[in-house]
Amino acid sequence: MGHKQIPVVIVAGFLGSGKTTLLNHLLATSGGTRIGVVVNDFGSINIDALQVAGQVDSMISLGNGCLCCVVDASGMDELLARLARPSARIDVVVIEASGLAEPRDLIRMVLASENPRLCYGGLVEVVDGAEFEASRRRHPELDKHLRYADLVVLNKTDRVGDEDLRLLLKTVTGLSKGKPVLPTAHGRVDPALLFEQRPQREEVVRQLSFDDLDDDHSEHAHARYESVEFSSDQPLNPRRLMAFLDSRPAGLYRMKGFVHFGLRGHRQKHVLHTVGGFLRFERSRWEAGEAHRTQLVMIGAGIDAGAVRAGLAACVETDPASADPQGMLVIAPYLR
Ligand SMILES: Nc1nc2c(ncn2[C@@H]2O[C@H](COP(=O)(O)OP(=O)(O)OP(=O)(O)O)[C@@H](O)[C@H]2O)c(=O)[nH]1
Repeated sequence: MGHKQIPVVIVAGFLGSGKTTLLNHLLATSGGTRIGVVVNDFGSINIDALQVAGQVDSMISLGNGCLCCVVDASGMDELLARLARPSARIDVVVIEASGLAEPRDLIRMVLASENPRLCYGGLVEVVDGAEFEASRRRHPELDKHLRYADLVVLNKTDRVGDEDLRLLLKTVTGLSKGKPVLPTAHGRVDPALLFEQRPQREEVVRQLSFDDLDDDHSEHAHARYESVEFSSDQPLNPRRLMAFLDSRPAGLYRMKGFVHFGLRGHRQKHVLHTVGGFLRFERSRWEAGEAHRTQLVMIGAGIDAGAVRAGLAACVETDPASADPQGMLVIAPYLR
């Protein structure tokens, strides 16, 4: 029997650009292809892993820091070896990096793998079409990330006007030095593009050698970011939560997680996402046996963690029995 290597595809992109959405799309549309995933989240509650679980053939979840710093090359090799063990019959491994990871370091770790069953499958860089220009002003290093990409997914095109999209495509194509740029919405990318279009190993090594491959983690975006977690078994009051969200500090770029309102008619799990100024709730279902509780991760630069936690603690419903279901009306405009 021939020896078939398992490609390891890295999906990177700044906070909230749509990596988990893309991964879920791949998992839902990959047909018979068995996908093993490594899901890395910056916060200590791995919301991404919770959103991917249940759909995937094999998953390793790593929270509390960026993969580029929490594991070294041998740690990465161990993770990949666990996913690539023959009994798992995995066809492809997808690493979803945290939104603050340095893709170059991840590429280097995968290339350093000595596992003969694996090969590097390329870097897919997800770009948030709506936030990219603002994000790259704050993080000029995002421009460089595009250079390492083998495929750029220009996501959230539904939030960008035609003229802006045209300009954005020009900028992104220029920065990625001619790599394919795929405009899309909700990460709807044909899986065949990711699993078949993989570069030669030598080609990537050559690209990387142009750059100074130092190990200085202080230059990574996450060196300036911190995450704050909040959880509560008590329901949250929707009006107070909306007031908190309306006045969230500017440095708090990303919030994600699940909210438990527990009000009559609104007992579902509410998935919350904020990305920059974007705010969205989605109704979902609690799994059988899953505790109905709020779990949120906030990621930002220069935020006052104590004040953020206190602000959320003040949203906890003090009298759930007499809480007013009409309070959910303030959530409705943001509900998908
Ligand atoms: N309008 C719109 N929203 C999108 C699109 N893609 C993703 N989203 C939403 O953007 C938010 C963030 O998406 P995620 O897929 O969680 O982003 P992520 O890159 O995994 O986030 P981090 O892991 O925190 O960096 C969610 O509310 C998604 O539903 C899109 O193409 N259009």
